[in-house]
Amino acid sequence: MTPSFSSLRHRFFLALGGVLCLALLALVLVARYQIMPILLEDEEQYASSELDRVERGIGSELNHMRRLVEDWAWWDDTYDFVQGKRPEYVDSNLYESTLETLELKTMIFLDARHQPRWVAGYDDDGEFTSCPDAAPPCDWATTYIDYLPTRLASENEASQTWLLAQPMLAMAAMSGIYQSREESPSAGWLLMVRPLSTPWLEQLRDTTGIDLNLTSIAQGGEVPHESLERVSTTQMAASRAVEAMPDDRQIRIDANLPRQRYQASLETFRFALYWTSGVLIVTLLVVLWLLESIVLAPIRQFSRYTQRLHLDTTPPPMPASLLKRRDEIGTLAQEFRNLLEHQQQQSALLLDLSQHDSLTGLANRRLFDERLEQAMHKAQPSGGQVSTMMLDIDHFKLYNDHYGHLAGDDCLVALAECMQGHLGSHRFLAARTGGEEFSILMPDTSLDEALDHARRLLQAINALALTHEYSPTSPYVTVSIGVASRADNLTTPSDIMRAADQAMYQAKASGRNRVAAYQAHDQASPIER
Ligand SMILES: Nc1nc2c(ncn2[C@@H]2O[C@H](COP(=O)(O)OP(=O)(O)OP(=O)(O)O)[C@@H](O)[C@H]2O)c(=O)[nH]1
Repeated sequence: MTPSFSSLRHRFFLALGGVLCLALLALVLVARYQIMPILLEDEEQYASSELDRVERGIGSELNHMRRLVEDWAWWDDTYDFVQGKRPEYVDSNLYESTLETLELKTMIFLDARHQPRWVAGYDDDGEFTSCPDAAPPCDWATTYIDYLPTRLASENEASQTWLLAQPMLAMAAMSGIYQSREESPSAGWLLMVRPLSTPWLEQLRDTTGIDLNLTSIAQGGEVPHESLERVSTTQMAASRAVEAMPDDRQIRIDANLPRQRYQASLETFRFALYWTSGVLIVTLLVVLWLLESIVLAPIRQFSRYTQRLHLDTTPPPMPASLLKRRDEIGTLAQEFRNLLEHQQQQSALLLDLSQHDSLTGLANRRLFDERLEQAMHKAQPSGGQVSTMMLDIDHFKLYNDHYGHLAGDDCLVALAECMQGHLGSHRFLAARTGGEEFSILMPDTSLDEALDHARRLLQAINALALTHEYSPTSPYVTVSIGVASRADNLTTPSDIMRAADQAMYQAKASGRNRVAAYQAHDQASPIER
């Protein structure tokens, strides 16, 4: 029996299980080192594009500011005002509701020499002040005026915008003041500042749809230009620093972004992974099943059959399911069956040769002794009857000498056929137990019955009338027969055969061509012919 752990089924199961584990491990590694980085990179690009949208929203607001400041700066009244010609300009235009309507913190007019011509706006306490220069109560305006030389030096355009990180988060727009109808040199500069107020921020959140915040930070700090922190599986915090004035500060955009896109991709990927794993497992199970049903089960059946050959005395028939197959296993089964049949035939032939005399076809001594042993053994407990005959050809040497050995063989065959003809039908076993000596086993036969059979056999041999003109006994071939039966003093096979032998020699001694029976406590007694 093949140990289960080293059976083909077990080994295939282990091998395919190993392949499955390796495949699943490969899937996990691909997911971990190939797919996940792509998903995270995609998420970073998404965050960056969302910050771009916020920047574009701020840029759009700066463009509005640019148009507003140009609208005012390219107005002839403003042109005249900065040149000191229209004193009523202040009362007509620069009152509090104008700044309120335009959502401005301040409007600062400069002349061509960059000197303040007029300042209107809210101070740090939120009080509206309007002055011809940046002296108190409008000294709060110096902070904004101080930014201007830098902007004027770095930009050559007629108008420009920028973000302010100090003293408050704000948008600033500045334009040169020109005549509206004809080209003229700039008469001065107009600066407008609009705070990035809470309502404005709310509006930006609404238009972009992004939960964002703006803060002023010091430039060159530890905060990188752009960063992304994954706060939870559903939220991430993206931030980007954008340029602002003064130069040592920046405005940081903080956006709380949902991770839906990543979650959806992850879900899709997991779905594909589970399906791939499932298909892989099912495929391997199907392969195992096919292997089991097509190869392993028939091989196991074949193996069980060969094992039964050793156990059963009569070989069982080869399973028909194996013989019916048209594949290699079927061929193997058919060839094995043919080989087995051939081997059985050879064994039967060898057995026959080992148990029979090749000349006469009668049983040989070996088979005779075996059957005698069985018969004696069977008769032993019940005291059953067993008789034997020993038969020897009279003067056979003379026969051989005169007729030749081949004729002697023919004589032996003729006598064997005669014995078989007369005794074979009685379940008796006739054997050639010596050169010209024969023995007959007669189970369940008494001495009298045996003597009767011997007598009739003797007559039958005489009736053959095989010429033996050199025999001193008769002109024909004759035999002497000794008969013995199982008795109290004849209990073993050798006992009974020794007794039959003695009776046969008694028959010879008494003149040959006769039957003699072995008598206990007496020598064998001759029986008349
Ligand atoms: N042709 C032939 N002769 C055999 C065979 N086996 C034994 N013999 C011969 O049988 C003869 C037996 O002779 P003996 O034992 O001297 O006995 P006998 O001549 O038969 O004389 P008694 O037995 O005393 O009657 C021998 O000549 C053997 O050669 C055989 O297979 N074929």
